[in-house]
Amino acid sequence: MISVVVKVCALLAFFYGIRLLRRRLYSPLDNVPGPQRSSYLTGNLTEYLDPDGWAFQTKLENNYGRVVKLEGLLGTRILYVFDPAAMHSILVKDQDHYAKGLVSLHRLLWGTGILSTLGDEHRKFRKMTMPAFSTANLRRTVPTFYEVARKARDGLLCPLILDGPQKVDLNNILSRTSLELIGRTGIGYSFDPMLPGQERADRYAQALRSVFPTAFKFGVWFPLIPLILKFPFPSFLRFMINVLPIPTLRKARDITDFTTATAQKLVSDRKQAIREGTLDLDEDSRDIMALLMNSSQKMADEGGMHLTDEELTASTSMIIFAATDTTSSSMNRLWHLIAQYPDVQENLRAEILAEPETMDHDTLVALPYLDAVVREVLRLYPPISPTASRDTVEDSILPLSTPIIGVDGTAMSTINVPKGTPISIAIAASNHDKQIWGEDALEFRPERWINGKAESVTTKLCGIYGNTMTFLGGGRSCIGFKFAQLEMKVVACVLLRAFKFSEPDPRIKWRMTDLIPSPYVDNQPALPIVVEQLRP
Ligand code: HEM
Repeated sequence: MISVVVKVCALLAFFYGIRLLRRRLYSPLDNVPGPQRSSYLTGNLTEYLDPDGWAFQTKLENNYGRVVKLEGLLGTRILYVFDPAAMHSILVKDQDHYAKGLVSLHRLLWGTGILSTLGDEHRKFRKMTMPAFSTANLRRTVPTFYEVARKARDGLLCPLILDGPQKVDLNNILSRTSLELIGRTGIGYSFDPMLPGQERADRYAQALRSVFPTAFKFGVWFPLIPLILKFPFPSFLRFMINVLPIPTLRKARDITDFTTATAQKLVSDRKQAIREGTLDLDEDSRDIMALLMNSSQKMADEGGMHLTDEELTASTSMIIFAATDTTSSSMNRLWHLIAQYPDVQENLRAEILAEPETMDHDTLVALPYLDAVVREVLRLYPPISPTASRDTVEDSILPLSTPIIGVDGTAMSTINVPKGTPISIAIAASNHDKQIWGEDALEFRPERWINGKAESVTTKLCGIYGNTMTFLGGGRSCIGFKFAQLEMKVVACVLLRAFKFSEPDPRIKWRMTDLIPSPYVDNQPALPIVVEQLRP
């Protein structure tokens, strides 16, 4: 009997192996043009993931069609996509065929929540989280945005320029401001007193910032994470991490233990305050965590689904994580550009000075030039850049808006995508596409946004924000996109009233580290810009 089982298993393994080999050797994707791989082992990944690989990105944007074939590990085919119809199919129409990438990584890092789930489970988290980002709630957030932005002005910037104009590292100030903004409005937690010389080395802030850089040290092992999660004895895995002599693995363990414990404490403190009657969720729900608790409680009261404490903890950490580096990157871009374009800076300041010093939400979002500048920054330099990833979960047919010419010289208006193909939604390439944005697509020109609509655009994309793909589109688009813009706008209004920004250091280099670009000087994060106080 045993020998029959062994034979059947051997036969199955043989056919599976042949199938795998065939898939490796022949694929319908081979007719899609793309760059030569630089090594069989890592394909194009070295150039693609290079933090300074801007030239390779430009080559992908310009030298092929709107779908490009790249090679990953051991000959895996990856599709790099910015064709409008293909993106619509992946993100909207056939979104269940294409699962969000890195979901298992998020599950391993944080637990079960909006970033780490798929299908109906994800829809539950999204439904629960959306009300926290409604316009009504954003309106209530504006005073906290102002409070933090003024602290950045008075506590961080003013003391540095008391003796006249100075070159200041704005990256430090803007990153601290972004974190404090999401800390206060997300979880009612202050990471930073924002006072001169008192940069508190908040352990929670440091842990949140180091999660992805640490995890990415294991990037090549990511494909194994789904298997690890299926392993039936988590305590054995834990034991292995404890005994294996791999310091980075232990560091990752300590970081996630700490972020989880801190988020758990924040949640349990809130619950205790509700029990003791010092917090009324209906009256005091001003931050995202309280709003999440509120919407979960309401759904539970109506007999529907609700979030467990673990899910609430994981969701809180995920939202803070999703908000922090993205907004910090876009704020840094905004200030780099403001310093590079004095005319834009003057026009913006004139618009802001014509309004009261403190504006409400509706006045802020209606300022046309400020809106145009923010849109143009987010179009030209999307913070999740260059791409967002998807995994093809069933054999699919990708429609194309514009046919591409295959390697064999024939025109292809659809592409057969085999199950298992990794897809890169090329956010930056789409935002730079000359067929959509015109010949000046690569220029920083806020004036292109008339009445919130880009003048040249005729092709309708599935992106949720101004025809750009910056926040993606469909059922997994960014839920914080209005929140992010509002933050940028409030900080711009407060700082441009008080200071003039000029002479950005010519050594500033943007690097794509851990998926999100940030400014560096001599390999250190920095954005040195001359800041001068304006007379009131
Ligand atoms: C300029 C700043 C931001 C950019 C460019 C950005 C961009 C994105 C993108 C591209 C995605 C989709 C990723 C994917 O599916 O692969 C996403 C998802 C998400 N973003 Fe943002 N984001 C920003 C700020 C924020 C903020 C401020 C918050 C919250 C306060 C936030 C919360 C989220 C969440 C929770 C998701 C997951 C949505 C889901 O899977 O259903 N983001 N973001």
